Amino acid sequence: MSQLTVKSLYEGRKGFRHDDKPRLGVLVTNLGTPDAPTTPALRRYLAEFLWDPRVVEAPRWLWWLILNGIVLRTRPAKSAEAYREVWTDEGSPLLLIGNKQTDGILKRLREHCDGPVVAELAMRYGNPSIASGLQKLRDQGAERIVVLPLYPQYSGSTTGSTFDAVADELKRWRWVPELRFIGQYHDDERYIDALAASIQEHWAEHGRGEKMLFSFHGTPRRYLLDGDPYHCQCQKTARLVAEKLELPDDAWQVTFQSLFGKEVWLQPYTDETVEKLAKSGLKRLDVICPGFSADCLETLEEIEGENAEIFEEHGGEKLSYIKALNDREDHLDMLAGVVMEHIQGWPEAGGPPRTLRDPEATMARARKLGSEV
Ligand SMILES: C=CC1=C(C)c2cc3[nH]c(cc4nc(cc5[nH]c(cc1n2)c(C)c5CCC(=O)O)C(CCC(=O)O)=C4C)c(C)c3C=C
Ligand SMILES: [Fe+2]
Ligand SMILES: [Fe+2]
Repeated sequence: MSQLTVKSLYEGRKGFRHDDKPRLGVLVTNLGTPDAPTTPALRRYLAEFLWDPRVVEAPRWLWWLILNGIVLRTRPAKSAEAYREVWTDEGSPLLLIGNKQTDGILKRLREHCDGPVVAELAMRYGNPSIASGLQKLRDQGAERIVVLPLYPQYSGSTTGSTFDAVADELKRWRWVPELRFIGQYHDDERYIDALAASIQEHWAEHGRGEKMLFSFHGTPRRYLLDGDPYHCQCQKTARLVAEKLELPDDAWQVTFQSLFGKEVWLQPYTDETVEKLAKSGLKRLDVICPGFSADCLETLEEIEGENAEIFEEHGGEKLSYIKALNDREDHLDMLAGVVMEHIQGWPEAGGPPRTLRDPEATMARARKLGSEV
């Protein structure tokens, strides 16, 4: 077929570009945020978020009645008020930080990858949506896509739900891209090092508290009993950081925040622990939230705002909140590193696949296993 015929045949064709080298696309995702700190925007956002069966695991008909009859009538106004406390002139902190994180990850990948790389930020709920992020990657020619949910600890309610949204979009595509999905990085040494470094820098600037709380977002306890690894991964992150900083056992504790509804959630609860510690005579308390890769409502309003007030109301002097890793260099280096490791074997990673990097060692291992390689 002549070039001319092929060209006219392709006119109006949707989807991947064929005029360039294939590209690696990175979809950086986080939970999401409302479009504005107003009651109608919160109603829209919460209606999408709380209708996700991964978030609220309850019989659909019953939850539909509760959600529409009670929650969406009362919660949006209350949440909007809380969001107004953290909203900036440029918008929601989670979204602003997410954009900086995506730019930083892309910059690093462009330095390290062979071949073109593109990246988009997407939110599981609200905007920019996961569907639009994937479409933007496709329109820029990404034939291989790696999804990086910015949740260090895996939970079905967050990471699992992100996978659902990716699959919901891709099942409508004719040509499904090659895909890698990053499930967690809760015990990655570089993540632990970045957390430890951020704590040490905080101490150098603000002084050291008598105790450190590692406060993670909660989930219903039922999810743990049904096999969700989230609770164990939170414990491991905190233990590794405590070990790195050589914190004595009585100088740190794991707690869970941001309860929702009437069910029992993962315990101990952050607010109750903060109150108890203040009442016990503790004066200076440090709190870090390692499960939040970016500062947001749940850290700024709930920990730095509400919990600091609880601490001071009950006799404490200072609750010192240690910021999320946000766009710290070591955080972005670590996230780009995690992506690089997940794309081993893809052309953009450069070099042969990891198992073939040292063919002799591979052969030796195979011989030891008695294989006939
Ligand atoms: C209803 C149940 C909820 C589960 C389960 C849940 C799990 C969960 N969430 C995060 C991270 C974030 N949650 C944020 C806000 C938020 N979370 C819930 C409810 C559940 N979360 C609600 C209703 C809200 C909205 C605010 C409110 O009305 O209180 C945020 C902040 C977003 C922002 O815009 O700043 C984050 C981040 C994790 C990690 C998690 C489970 C492990
Ligand atoms: Fe949440
Ligand atoms: Fe909250």
